[in-house]
Amino acid sequence: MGILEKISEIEKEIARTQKNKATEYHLGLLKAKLAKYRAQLLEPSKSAPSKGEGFDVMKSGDARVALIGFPSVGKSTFLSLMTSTASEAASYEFTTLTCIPGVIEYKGANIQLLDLPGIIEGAAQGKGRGRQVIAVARTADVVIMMLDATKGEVQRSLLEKELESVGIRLNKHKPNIYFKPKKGGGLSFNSTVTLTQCSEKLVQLILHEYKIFNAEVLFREDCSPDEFIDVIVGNRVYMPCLYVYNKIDQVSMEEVDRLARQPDSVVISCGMKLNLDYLLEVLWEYLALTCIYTKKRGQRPDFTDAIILRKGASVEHVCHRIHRSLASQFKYALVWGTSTKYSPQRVGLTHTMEHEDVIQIVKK
Ligand SMILES: Nc1nc2c(ncn2[C@@H]2O[C@H](COP(=O)(O)OP(=O)(O)OP(=O)(O)O)[C@@H](O)[C@H]2O)c(=O)[nH]1
Ligand SMILES: [K+]
Ligand SMILES: [Mg+2]
Repeated sequence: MGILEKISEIEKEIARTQKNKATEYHLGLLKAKLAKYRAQLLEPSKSAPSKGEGFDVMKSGDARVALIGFPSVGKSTFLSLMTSTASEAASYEFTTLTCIPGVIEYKGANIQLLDLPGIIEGAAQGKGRGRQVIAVARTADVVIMMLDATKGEVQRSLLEKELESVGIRLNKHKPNIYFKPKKGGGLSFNSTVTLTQCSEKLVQLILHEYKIFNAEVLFREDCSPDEFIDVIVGNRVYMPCLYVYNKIDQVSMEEVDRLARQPDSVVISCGMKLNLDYLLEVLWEYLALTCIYTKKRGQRPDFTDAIILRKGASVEHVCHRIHRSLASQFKYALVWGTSTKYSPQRVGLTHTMEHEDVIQIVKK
């Protein structure tokens, strides 16, 4: 039996197994098996060496956003509208066959927007350019899942499944589980909260499936077996995703209203240029970039030219942005803003900056 068949067998068995106390171990085991086979599927095949995995587009700018969606939902139309790059759009499917980068300039930041070929069900297993598209999606800071408002909810759940199956986790945080394989000593299992979905026995079963017999496991959150498997497997990508329903010019007001109320969703029409400004505002929040203003001694901060960094950036990151050698000449910095208790406060290189902080760097 090939891996695809094994996967489909297990999926069928999971689907027909009723979920209850008596079956929870069996289900947990099936899920562990499923994750294992999927991982094998993703390993580059020996017959076709890495050639053609992902599109070679240089990362540039302050953040990267990937446009994922079925064919003809309007991804290229969107790129052409939002950036100065033109990407061919047409009414037939698979118009776009490669990755086309554009740049959105917003609030002083350069956001790289990637137009990609449409993907379909089975993309993760290599249908169409699915694997390449997904490889690019993994490198993004935010995924925009573009959907056709006239097609209802089906596209969304199909694509979510495709991305899930290759280890991309949308709008989820990393499970708060401490996991450390050991050389010996068996399983040491603990939790700081009441667990309603996992037990020591289930955790042990799942670990055995991965041939792990000695480990330290600490649940700090009431996680599911799937989340625990994610922690064992390890190479998961946790990514914010914005669902963008395009072509709302084609559906009723009631439907527009319903779609707009879905979580993490924005409705737009590229054709009629509706709601695009609002989409940018929401995208900006999902990117969660940090803008830092610099100030020279005795002068006012320069609010016209922000340094744009990822969330969690430190003073050292700020230094590197200003000049290569600045960190080595650094004595201390004064920071005004929400990251400090006092304004200004003297801080070192490891201090974490927050959005809209002002910084003055003092050299040795
Ligand atoms: N009615 C309507 N049509 C739109 C809208 N946006 C795009 N279209 C049309 O939808 C069709 C497909 O647009 P594309 O931009 O080529 O779609 P795509 O997602 O890039 O398609 P592929 O590259 O084939 O995957 C084109 O005929 C567009 O003119 C919209 O807001 N409303
Ligand atoms: K198209
Ligand atoms: Mg296109």
